[in-house]
Amino acid sequence: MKFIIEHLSKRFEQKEVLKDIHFTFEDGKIYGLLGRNGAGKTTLFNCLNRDLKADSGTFSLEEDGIRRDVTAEDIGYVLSTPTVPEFLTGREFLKFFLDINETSVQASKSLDEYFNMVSIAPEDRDKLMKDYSHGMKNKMQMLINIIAQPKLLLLDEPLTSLDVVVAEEMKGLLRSLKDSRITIFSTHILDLALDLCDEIILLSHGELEAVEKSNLDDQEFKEKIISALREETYA
Ligand SMILES: Nc1ncnc2c1ncn2[C@@H]1O[C@H](COP(=O)(O)OP(=O)(O)OP(=O)(O)O)[C@@H](O)[C@H]1O
Repeated sequence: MKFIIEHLSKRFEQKEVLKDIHFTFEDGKIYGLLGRNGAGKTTLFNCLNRDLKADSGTFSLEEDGIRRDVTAEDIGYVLSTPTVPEFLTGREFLKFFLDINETSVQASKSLDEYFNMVSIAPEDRDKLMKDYSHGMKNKMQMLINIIAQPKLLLLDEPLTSLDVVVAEEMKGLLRSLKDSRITIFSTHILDLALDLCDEIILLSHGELEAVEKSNLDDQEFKEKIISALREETYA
C-alpha cells in the first residue's frame, strides 16, 4: 500500500504554509515528521484529515496497483490537544466507540483489556473524562485510534504529555501496529523520532523531503537534520 500526496498547497493569507507538496509513503513504516514551530505540520495533518480544505492538490491510497480516494475510515488522527467527550466516563466512551463501530472494528479484547493496553488504572476507568489529566485524555484518543486500525495513522505530538513509562509502552504499541499501515508521527523531539521512526521527513520551506541516512552514523544523521532545520526561514 502507498499513500500518495500530489501538489498539495495551503496558504493562510500572505503565508504559504504548504507549497506544492508531493510525497509517497509506504506501509509498514513509521515516518517521523520534523519541522520547526510553525512549519505547517498540524496544517498538513488537518488537510489530510479534511478538517481544513487545501487550496489545491490530491492525496490517495494505492493498493495492489489500484488508486482510490482516502475515506474517513482510512484515517486515524490523534491530536496534540486531545478532544474527548468529557461528559462520559472512559468506560462509557470506549463502549460507545465499540458499539457504533461494531461492523468495522473487530473487538478482540474486553474493555478492561483495552484499558490495560494504555495503562489507564482500574480506579480511573469509571471516572468522567472531564477529570482526566491531559495525558490520560491523550491515551484514550490513542486507544480508540489503535482499535480502529486505520490504514493511515496521523499522530500529532502524541507522546509529549505521557510519562516516561507510558511513553515507552506506547512506542512499543506503535511499533507492534506498524505492519500493513502507514504511521506519520510529528514531533519536536529528535531523539524520539530517531528511536521510533523508520524514516525521517522534514517539513521545511513548505515542502516535504526525506532525510537520507545512507552511510551516516547516528550523530552525523542528527547533525544533518538539525542543520537542515536551521536553514528554515520565516516568511
Ligand atoms: N487558521 C489559521 N489561520 C491563519 N494562520 C494559520 C492558521 N493555522 C495555522 N496558521 C499559520 O500557519 C503556520 C503553520 O502552523 P502549524 O500549526 O501548522 O505549524 P506546526 O508545524 O504544527 O507548528 P508547531 O510545531 O509549533 O505546533 C503558522 O505560521 C501558523 O500561524
